[in-house]
Amino acid sequence: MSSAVATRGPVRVVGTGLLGASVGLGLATRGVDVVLHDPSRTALALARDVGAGRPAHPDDDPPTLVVVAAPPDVTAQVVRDELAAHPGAVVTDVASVKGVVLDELRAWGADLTRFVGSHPMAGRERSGPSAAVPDLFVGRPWVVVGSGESTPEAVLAVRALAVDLGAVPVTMDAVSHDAAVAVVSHVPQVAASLVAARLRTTPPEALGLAGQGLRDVTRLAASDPALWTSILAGNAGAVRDVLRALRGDLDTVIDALDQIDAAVTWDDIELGALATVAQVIADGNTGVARVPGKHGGAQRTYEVVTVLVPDSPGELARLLTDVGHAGVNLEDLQLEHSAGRPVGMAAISVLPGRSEHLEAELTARGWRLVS
Ligand SMILES: NC(=O)C1=CN([C@@H]2O[C@H](COP(=O)(O)OP(=O)(O)OC[C@H]3O[C@@H](n4cnc5c(N)ncnc54)[C@H](O)[C@@H]3O)[C@@H](O)[C@H]2O)C=CC1
Ligand SMILES: O=C(O)C(=O)Cc1ccc(O)cc1
Repeated sequence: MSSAVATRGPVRVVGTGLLGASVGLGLATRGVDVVLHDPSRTALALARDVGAGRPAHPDDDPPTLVVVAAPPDVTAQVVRDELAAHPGAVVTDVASVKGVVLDELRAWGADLTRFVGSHPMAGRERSGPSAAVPDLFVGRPWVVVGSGESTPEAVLAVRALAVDLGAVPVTMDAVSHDAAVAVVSHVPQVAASLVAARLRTTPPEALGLAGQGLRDVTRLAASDPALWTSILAGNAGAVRDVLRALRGDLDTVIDALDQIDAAVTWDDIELGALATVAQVIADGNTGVARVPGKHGGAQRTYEVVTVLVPDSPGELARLLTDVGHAGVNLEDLQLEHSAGRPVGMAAISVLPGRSEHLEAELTARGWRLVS
């Protein structure tokens, strides 16, 4: 099986949480020998148990590649120690921030010829090895950040790692990377956390009205506070710049709403206030249309068929079987539970032109559709 991949073992994974164990699992699944290390004995044993590799042993062959998957605030230290301990190995890290790691290594005089930073743009809200999945990186961008002194062989080894795990390598420098992730990953995390934090004191009856919109906007709010503090601290300047711009936008909306709120009738509303609000929503339309599809391609527009699903065992499976019988490919599926009601809603995305046929087939098989 290992002949299908370019990466040659042993690969040493240091930090066997979500990312490290997913890298290990992905490589081990493809037949690569993976050696694991983590200062937490629980994380190490769990990573071994999920099939991410085997614990390091003093008699092991030296690693060809070391993947550091520790929290950002210790990454530079760990990379420095791994470069020193394994003089024949290429060392990469997967931290979500790249500039601070490189700056620290440079300040310490580490051997940057064998170091190539990287950042797989894939993750989950859950941490730890038990959340690891071998296909976490499939179809996702994997940013490869040379140190400026990295040898071409070292860069190639890290690009090969990304490709072997099903990811798409993207070359960037550290500054551009940090500016990019500030806007596409780090500020969305802060925004999700801030919106979700408003819910701490929201009465249960109000929360009961929540729909998919709130879930979509707050999904990231379940992330690990310690990890994200380390990420945000490691990219503080770039994140602050985007947040400042966002604060300006927020002030614009607040001012417009202030004017609207102060008006007694619609005719009293100050000229331009409604247009300002409309522009905010329209600008959002423009922005969201620019987000590429899940696997990096152009965003596709799907038609959505929404079906009521009784909240009892086997009903969802029966629905999916019926979709299959209708001969329609399911492009995406979202489930929504209605609070306190024995019914859920399944929003089935299909290619344009297929929804009418699917609706007819599902209705004929007794399903209730939501129009
Ligand atoms: N969680 C995510 O969605 C993503 C995270 N990353 C990056 O991956 C790295 C790891 O994150 P996760 O796996 O999510 O965190 P995690 O909390 O699941 O795992 C981190 C692991 O590092 C270990 N560790 C702590 N100090 C260490 C040290 N000094 N030496 C070696 N290991 C040490 C911990 O014991 C733990 O097992 C972080 O740098 C993060 O920025 C990158 C892409 C996505
Ligand atoms: O779940 C998502 O949408 C993510 O964006 C996950 C993620 C979290 C941290 C990263 O550094 C990269 C990706």
